[in-house]
Amino acid sequence: MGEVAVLTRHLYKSYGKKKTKLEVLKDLDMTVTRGTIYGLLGPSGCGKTTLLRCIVGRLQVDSGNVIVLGNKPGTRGHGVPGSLVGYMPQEIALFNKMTIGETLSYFGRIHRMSSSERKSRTEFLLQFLTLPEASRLVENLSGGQKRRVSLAVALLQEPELLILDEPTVGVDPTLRERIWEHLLRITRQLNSRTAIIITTHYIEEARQADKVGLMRNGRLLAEDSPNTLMNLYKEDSLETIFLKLCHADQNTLNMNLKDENQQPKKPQMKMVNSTQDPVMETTPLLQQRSQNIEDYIQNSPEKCQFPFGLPSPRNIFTQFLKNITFMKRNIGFLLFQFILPSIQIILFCVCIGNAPYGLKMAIVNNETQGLGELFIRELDNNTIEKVLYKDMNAALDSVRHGECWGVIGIGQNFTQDLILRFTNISAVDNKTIEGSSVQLYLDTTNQQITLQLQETITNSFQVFTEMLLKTFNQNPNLGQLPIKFNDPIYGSRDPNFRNFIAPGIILSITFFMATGLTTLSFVIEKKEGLLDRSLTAGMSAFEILLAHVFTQLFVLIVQVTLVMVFALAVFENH
Ligand SMILES: Nc1ncnc2c1ncn2[C@@H]1O[C@H](COP(=O)(O)OP(=O)(O)OP(=O)(O)O)[C@@H](O)[C@H]1O
Repeated sequence: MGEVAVLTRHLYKSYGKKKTKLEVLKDLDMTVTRGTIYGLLGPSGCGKTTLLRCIVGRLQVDSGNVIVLGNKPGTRGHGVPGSLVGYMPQEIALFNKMTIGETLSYFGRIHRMSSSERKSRTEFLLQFLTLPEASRLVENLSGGQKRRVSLAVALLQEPELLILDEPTVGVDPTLRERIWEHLLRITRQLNSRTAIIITTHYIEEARQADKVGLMRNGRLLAEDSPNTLMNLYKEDSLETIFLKLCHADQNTLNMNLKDENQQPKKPQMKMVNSTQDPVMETTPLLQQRSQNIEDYIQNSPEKCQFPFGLPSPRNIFTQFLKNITFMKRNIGFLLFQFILPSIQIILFCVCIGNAPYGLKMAIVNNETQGLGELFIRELDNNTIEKVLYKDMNAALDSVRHGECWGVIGIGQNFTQDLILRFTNISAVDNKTIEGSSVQLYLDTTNQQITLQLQETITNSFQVFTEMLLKTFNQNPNLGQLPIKFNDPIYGSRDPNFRNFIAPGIILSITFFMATGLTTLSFVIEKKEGLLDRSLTAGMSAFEILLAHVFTQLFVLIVQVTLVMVFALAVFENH
């Protein structure tokens, strides 16, 4: 037997936990040799893709061993996932907004291929897979063409292990034959070390493989060369053999189920190969099983460029270029990204940032004549819209019904008490103080409006007292509070809500947009299988994240500049 490329032993993999746990791979043993094609056959849902994802290191196994190209997948510096493996997933998993050339270039860069290598491989693959010109956008290709581009990505760096999940679906028979010819050529080359694992629904297609693994319910029922299996089962079709094995497997399971009711027992259907009698399906498994798994670990990982797992600038740059290409091709979306924060800041300045005005206040003046009237006239007409009421109860009801923000009440003896308060301090009692005060009843549910009303009414009263003192030939400044507000150290004498809140609004709009867009991009890439493909090619999640940070930084600079122009120049926030 040749050198082992992929070896799995007692492999278990399940999805979910507890009640929803689904065991997909059960005690699976598989051996793929270098320089051969391995056809992995089985019905839909039997676990082929799960097995392939375990092999490329994209899924952690529950238990058991996987050795790929001499080491465990995911070992630092091993190259699996990475350039040693070319993986074509079942879904298209391509960037729709990139051209064929850009797609191959993107993956070529991740695989550290020089620009001339990338160019010559692209030319070869375009011709070999009869693809249209490199400048064609992936989104404008037919389904079959997209699958071929996906295959080209897997073949790009001529990897030592090629994993193709249903590469011939939707491909015409002529091209299917050429793909097989190419795969055979790769493995038949002198001293070829390339191993190919291919899954297909066309069972007879797999006759060309050097070895086939027939899989059912997460286990391999048989693993051998197609000819040997056909001789062994005396059948001339792999499909018939597979059906036979499925029936036998089902019978064994049914028998075990019956036995289980009497005494618990593990399923006994065992894998067969040419060394075994197909009728005696309970014969021992392949001899390699007994060999120590550590014997298969031959590759000491290559020296890493970044031994502590530091992100590679090259990968970040490659991902950054991809993001920029994506933005370039979605110019409408890009403009929307640039403009949206500016639109939001304009709306904020126009609708929210201004000081409240036109606030309805119920006014109840119980004086027929006097200073109360004068005070009401002094109230700022811009901020306060006066609604006159005769009765205090009706005024209070208007606030309760949400028609007014509050009530300003002037008592019957307001003028008399106020004059006494200013002119004969020693004669002032609490009743006089109460009578000379303007009564306020506010709806304080909106803090901003409450503060605004309090400030407006206090200022109006200040102006009113100054005027009163002037009338009595007194120094108007006597009416001021004995607190002097000097020039502020920071800010202005008249601070406003808009200036205070604007920086927070700008930051939160741009920050949330950047976070939202990065998340959206991750979700889309994950959903379309692109993230998985980039990770299998050797990119790390951290590198992808960093590239998004840099891309968003560029977007942020434009967004913040535009927002600043509107906030500072147009609306004069400081
Ligand atoms: N992420 C997942 N979470 C939960 N269940 C999953 C997940 N991925 C696959 N499965 C389930 O595991 C089982 C095996 O799926 P898998 O994709 O490996 O099958 P397959 O043999 O490749 O099928 P097909 O030939 O149709 O692609 C299926 O029942 C599937 O529903």
